[in-house]
Amino acid sequence: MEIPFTKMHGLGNNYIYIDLFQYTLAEEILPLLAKSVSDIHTGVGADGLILIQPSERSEVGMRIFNKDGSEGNTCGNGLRCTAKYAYEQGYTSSERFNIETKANIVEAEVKSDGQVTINMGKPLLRRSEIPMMGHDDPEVVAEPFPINQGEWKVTAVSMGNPHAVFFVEAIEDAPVEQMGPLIEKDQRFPDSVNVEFVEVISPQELNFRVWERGSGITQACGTGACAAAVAAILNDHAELNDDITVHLLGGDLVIRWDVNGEVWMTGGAEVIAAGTYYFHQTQKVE
Ligand SMILES: N[C@H](CCC[C@H](N)C(=O)O)C(=O)O
Repeated sequence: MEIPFTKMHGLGNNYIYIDLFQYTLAEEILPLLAKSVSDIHTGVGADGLILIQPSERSEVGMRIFNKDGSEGNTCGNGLRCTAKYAYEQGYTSSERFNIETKANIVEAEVKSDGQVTINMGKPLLRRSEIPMMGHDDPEVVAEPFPINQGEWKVTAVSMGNPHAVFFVEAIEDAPVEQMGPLIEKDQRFPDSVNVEFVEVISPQELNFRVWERGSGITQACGTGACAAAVAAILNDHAELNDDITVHLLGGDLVIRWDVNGEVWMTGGAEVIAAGTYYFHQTQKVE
């Protein structure tokens, strides 16, 4: 199969985008296609696959598949790239429009300076909405999380996808590679989980690292940065309705959890390349 694609990134979190306004893909090949095209050795190389597609409920739809072929519900960096691409392709009537994901419908604004703002909607904070096992408080804020003999405290936030946020003294000491995969697959998270480590610099500034569900360490995670800002406010490290700059490996995002309870994310979105992917369904994938 010869599949036209565009490779884009948001703060280094890069995906292979396929435009289903122009092309058709069979549903059953998507997980294997995601693994295949993401492979750095035998594919194009990316953190996963994103489909930009028509939607009945908004002007544009987006689906995201992680590097391991698992389908995510939403993707913050992916939403900014999808918004910019759809606007530039003329799929939308103005620079402000809605994007439907598996999780929800969000509002996008492509700004004249090239930045993109997404209203990510309200975070889900009830244990059952994360989802996370346990019978304690209905929400998970600084809850003891024993793992690997360490005494950790977790704050769990869903942005339509699950996040486990841990605060650390110094981001350079965050055990991302050691703890990330353990927590990702911990049985307390029945749908698995994205894992974030956050150092509070000030109420307006966070340092951030992530182990993503289905993709491992990435340069950035937009929904994760939103979850980190929400967790910082829930733990009294930051304020509602304040711009919080989150420093990720790939750059900065500005997050605001406003007085209406909605989370706004602003950041970049860049095209890296465009081309044709020669997909062989029997391709060896690591
Ligand atoms: N790994 C995530 C999807 C990608 C999210 C991330 N890349 C972002 O920018 O939000 C999940 O399975 O929920």
